[in-house]
Amino acid sequence: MTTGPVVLDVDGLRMRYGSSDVLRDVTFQARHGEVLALLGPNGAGKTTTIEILEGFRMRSAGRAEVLGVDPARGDERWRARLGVVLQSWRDHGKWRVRELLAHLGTYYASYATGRIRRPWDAGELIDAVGLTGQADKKIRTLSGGQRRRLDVAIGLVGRPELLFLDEPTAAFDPQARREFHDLVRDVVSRDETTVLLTTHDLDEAEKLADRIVVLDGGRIVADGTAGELARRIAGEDEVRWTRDGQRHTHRTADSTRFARELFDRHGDEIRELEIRRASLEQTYLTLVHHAEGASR
Ligand SMILES: Nc1ncnc2c1ncn2[C@@H]1O[C@H](COP(=O)(O)OP(=O)(O)OP(=O)(O)O)[C@@H](O)[C@H]1O
Repeated sequence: MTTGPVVLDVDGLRMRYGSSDVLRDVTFQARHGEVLALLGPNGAGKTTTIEILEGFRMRSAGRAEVLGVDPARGDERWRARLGVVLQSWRDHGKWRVRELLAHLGTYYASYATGRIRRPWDAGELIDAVGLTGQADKKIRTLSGGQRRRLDVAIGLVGRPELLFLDEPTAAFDPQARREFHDLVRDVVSRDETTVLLTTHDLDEAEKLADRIVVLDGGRIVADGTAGELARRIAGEDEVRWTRDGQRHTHRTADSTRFARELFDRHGDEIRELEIRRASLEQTYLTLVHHAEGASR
């Protein structure tokens, strides 16, 4: 668990469009270096939340602090500490990859600090996001996946302390998705960047996020690690093993301890040990289903 300072602090956030509340009493925190995933069905309020925290939308009520600043009052210096990867934009087709990143980087130079060298050198950044072969290509000639890597590079060029990723891998093929996950993990571990991402991909949330916040109908219905959420709903893991040619199955809330005791007692006689945790998908569907039932 991350114990660094709080980077994102949201308390009682509310957003109202006309007479309908699309965010109600949303409260969560993220700490320095933490990757937080916002999960939820269509219309749950993920993009609205992220846009409020980026300073692009005014909230109706509640408190929000992003890197110690109210996003409604964030200035240029504050903005330079954030990285934003939007759901894809298609301008700049005539620019070459290296040119665009070098150009955008100049904006951040005056916000460098003793600790954070800004901007990220265009060549190094291009290598880091896996676009070395496309560095001198025009942006309009990039494939969809390469274009998305460029979007990520644009979000990273100022070496952000906090990175917002809104559905970063929508439309990625499995290989591009895997590479993107490696990239995010690299950036997070190298620069201790805090990340808030929205996704519909449960597998992605489980792989990337230290913590998952599930939004449904504008409310938080769960907040915890993938394991905690699964245990809260499913309660118990399933342990399976074979001994003397016989299959055994046991349900327990502490499968690690159970497995240790099993080996202490029977040693090498234990074969084909399997521990099945409730999948995040099952947990998620249960959570969202419960929340929908409750609001009816
Ligand atoms: N400008 C707006 N005016 C009125 N209602 C809006 C506006 N923007 C969003 N909404 C409504 O707010 C709710 C939350 O939308 P939001 O885009 O935050 O959801 P989301 O969780 O990001 O959904 P998705 O997964 O489909 O991207 C939806 O019911 C949407 O229709």
